[in-house]
Amino acid sequence: MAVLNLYSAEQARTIDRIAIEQAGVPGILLMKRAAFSAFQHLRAHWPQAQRIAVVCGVGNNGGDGFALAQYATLAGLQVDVLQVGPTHKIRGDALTMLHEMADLGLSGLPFDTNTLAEADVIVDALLGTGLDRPVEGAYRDSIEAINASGRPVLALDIPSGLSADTGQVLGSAVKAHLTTTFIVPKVGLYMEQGRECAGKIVCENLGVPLHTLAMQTPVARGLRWQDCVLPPRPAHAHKGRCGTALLIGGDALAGAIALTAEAALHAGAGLTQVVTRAEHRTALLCRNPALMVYDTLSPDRIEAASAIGIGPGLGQNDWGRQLLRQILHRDTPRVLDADALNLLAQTAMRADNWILTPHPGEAARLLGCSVAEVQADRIQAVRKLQQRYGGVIVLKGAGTLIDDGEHVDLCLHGNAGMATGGMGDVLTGILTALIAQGLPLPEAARSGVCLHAAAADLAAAQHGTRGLDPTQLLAPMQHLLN
Ligand SMILES: NC(=O)C1=CN([C@@H]2O[C@H](COP(=O)(O)OP(=O)(O)OC[C@H]3O[C@@H](n4cnc5c(N)ncnc54)[C@H](O)[C@@H]3O)[C@@H](O)[C@H]2O)[C@H](O)CC1
Ligand SMILES: [K+]
Repeated sequence: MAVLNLYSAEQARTIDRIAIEQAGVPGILLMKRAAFSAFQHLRAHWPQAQRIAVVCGVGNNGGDGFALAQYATLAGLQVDVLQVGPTHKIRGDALTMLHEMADLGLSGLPFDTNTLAEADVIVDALLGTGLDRPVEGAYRDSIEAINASGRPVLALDIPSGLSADTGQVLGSAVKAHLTTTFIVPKVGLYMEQGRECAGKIVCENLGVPLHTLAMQTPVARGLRWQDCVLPPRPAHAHKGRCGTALLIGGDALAGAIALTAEAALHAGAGLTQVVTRAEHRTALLCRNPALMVYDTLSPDRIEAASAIGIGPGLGQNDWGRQLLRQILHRDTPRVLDADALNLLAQTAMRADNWILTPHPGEAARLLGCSVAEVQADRIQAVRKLQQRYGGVIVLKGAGTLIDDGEHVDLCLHGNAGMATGGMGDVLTGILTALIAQGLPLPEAARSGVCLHAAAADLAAAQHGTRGLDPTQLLAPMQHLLN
């Protein structure tokens, strides 16, 4: 499975340092290579650009900007360097670049919005992996002016104001059209607000030896649908060979479990059985006659299931509680979602043969913390969930995370249209169906999450993200599966 290794800011700094100290690559050379590669991408992306504004901070990200200003000047562009932060704070390689820039007759001018308005492209060299607190004052004003300018933006390494580790915006962050990140891709670019702030992402290795990278274990692996595994489906398969997906839920309302069941059916389960309240049976059968719908859960029915998905519309009353208790004491692989997770949060249970699929609110209840704490560091949160509950954890959100106890994987597909009710119900059905067809839980989680999000991207391309209906994922999902 070809994956995109993603690293933390600290790991990027360590790799920088090792490359400089042990691999003998001078820091100034890394900075020049960073600037040169970024300038090449600027020319490729905006070939008509004649005038650029380079907004520089006082750290090495600013140093990248000073170096890029030189390449642009030598290439004949008109370059305005706008300096944010006191010049006396500029040190080391960045100071060397500032002096070299002066040799070309270029100097940093005080930040002003008029210069931004006249630029064909703005280069964001304010802050990179050194961001260590929310931006405020001149930094915040500059970021907001860059965003308000409406001009195309190229971000160096990280859009300024974005956390390289969590994808959270610290105060305010640049919204770039293109981000050239250096040496290694940072995980924050691919999750939460990072996906919106970074725009298109290109990574430039700067010639850092691969064995230097190998010394760091990536904090997450970026997953694409095309890298995921599918359950085997022999040509002579019959329904019995494709597993029985048993879905349980629908106390007060049947909509959620109906979506789950239809998704399981379209994701290739051989048989799709539903246990729900008696009053919902007719509605479910009318929705799709291929569904086998029951109002009781017998031990035989559990025994016959290849995989169980429980939670959508389950409710937290005696009916739902009893059904959950019945399946938790069996060893059929299962997916717990929605109210099943809320009920689980009230127990001290832990297991290996389950996939839990919390959204941030359910994760907060499972961890006994606030949603803000979950979202502040989602990788930390998914790890804690996996250590506490075992099995495989799917922490849903922008850049859904999957932790199987070995790796944390990050789904690279998905869009804002998925933040609507019912999308989670569809995912539960997909996961249950993939397990029923024989995928081990970790593979089912990775493939199911990527299939779900890639289908949502196809649906959004066709219908737009606003008002995306979960049932609009079913056809593109089948397309991806065949
Ligand atoms: N040789 C190398 O290390 C290379 C680094 N690259 C570039 O360098 C940056 C990382 O540089 P660093 O100096 O560590 O950090 P920053 O430039 O991001 O700025 C840190 C600077 O800013 C101050 N600061 C932090 N947060 C804030 C804030 N919210 N408001 C104001 N000021 C803030 C902090 O105190 C420091 O003084 C990396 O991203 C690359 O762009 C090269 O690309 C490769 C070689
Ligand atoms: K930046």
